[in-house]
Amino acid sequence: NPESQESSEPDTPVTRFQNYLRIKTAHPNPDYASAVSYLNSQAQSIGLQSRTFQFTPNKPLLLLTWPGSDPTLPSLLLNSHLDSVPAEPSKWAHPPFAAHRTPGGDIFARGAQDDKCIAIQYLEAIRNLKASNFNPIRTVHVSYVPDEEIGGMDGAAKFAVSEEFKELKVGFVLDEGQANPGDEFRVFYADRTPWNLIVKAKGMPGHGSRMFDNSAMENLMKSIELMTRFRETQFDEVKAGNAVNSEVISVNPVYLKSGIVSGDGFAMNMQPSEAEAGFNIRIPPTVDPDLVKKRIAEEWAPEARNLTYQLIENGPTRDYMGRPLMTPTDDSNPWWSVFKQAIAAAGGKLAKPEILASTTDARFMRQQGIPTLGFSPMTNTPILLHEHDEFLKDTIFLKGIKIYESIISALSSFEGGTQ
Ligand code: MET
Ligand SMILES: [Zn+2]
Ligand SMILES: [Zn+2]
Repeated sequence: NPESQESSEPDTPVTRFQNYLRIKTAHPNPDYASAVSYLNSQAQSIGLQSRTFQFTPNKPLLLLTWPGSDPTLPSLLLNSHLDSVPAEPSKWAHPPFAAHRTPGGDIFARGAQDDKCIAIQYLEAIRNLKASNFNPIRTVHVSYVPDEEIGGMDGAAKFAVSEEFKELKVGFVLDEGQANPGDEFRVFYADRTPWNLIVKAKGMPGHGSRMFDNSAMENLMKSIELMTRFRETQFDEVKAGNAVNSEVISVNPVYLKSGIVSGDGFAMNMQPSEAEAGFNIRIPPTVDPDLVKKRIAEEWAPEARNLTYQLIENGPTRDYMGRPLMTPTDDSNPWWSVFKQAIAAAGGKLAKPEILASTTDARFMRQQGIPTLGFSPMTNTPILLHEHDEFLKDTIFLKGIKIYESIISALSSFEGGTQ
């Protein structure tokens, strides 16, 4: 009956994308079980092998496999993360977990760009290649990993060092990238390493009216002043056009904590004996991380000013040979030229390879010495990851599937130079 036909939702690449977007995988309580179960149902309809790992309890990692005809060749891994950052629904034009599509084709959802688009595009590209009777020579793996947005330590970090991973003999990885408002596809050969720095100050407490040296607040504010000055030197390089954002060290304060709580507020006539500040630091691979550590110890949080600090390094800055985590984008990397040609073959233009300003799970793969590129095929799209009103246009999403068809068929069928 035509009426029920109209009311039942069609099953298309776009509606499958919308259904995936509707699964609430935002922190702090990502519904990994539903996401994995949905992706598994898709894998089944395509005819992919499936395994679920629990490197950490209740944090599943889904691995789908399309076996190639020559399993002795290194395989191709397509990675995306299952989780998303939180969203504040009241600040969105459309609810962040409804995946509403406007008449113009914009699909609004948390995760539309970061990075649920590529999760479904990988599958749709493989579905189309299978339907056209394409057979890969190299094995193609697709991984869906938990916890990327909170550092990846219970997800990709454990996966990358596992026996299970070793057995995959991964030769090349594609992971998420970023949108481009212009019409070229961006590609990333490195990430910045994320550090969290917590600086704690102690000092003499005292009456709010007194002037004295070495209060906790004064000691902390001196650090903030020095870090702010350093931040300016870095930002000035960007403003002067000598570097882009991702090529300098960013140091941004993210919280301040002090004061003596009294009732609903603070005791305004007391100078506290403790004060604390948190900083998000991102280090480009071109910088020696030890120099930053020295600066922290000697300048930003020296004991002499009654300061202590805790530096949390979220992952590696170097591979096992001590080299910075950068994937070559030249002839020394045989995968690079195949990737580049595949984009061109699909009618796409590739931008100059960049360092990513933020951070992805790619760093764990690069640490293993595996060439890894960050790539999300979104051209003519504003950069909205982690922002309100994150969206992706349906036509851009569909074009991305074609791009991946070209990439996956090219990378899985070239035989040279990677033994
Ligand atoms: N992707 C997230 C970011 O760049 C988490 C990276 S690990 C702290 O902020
Ligand atoms: Zn992401
Ligand atoms: Zn993100």
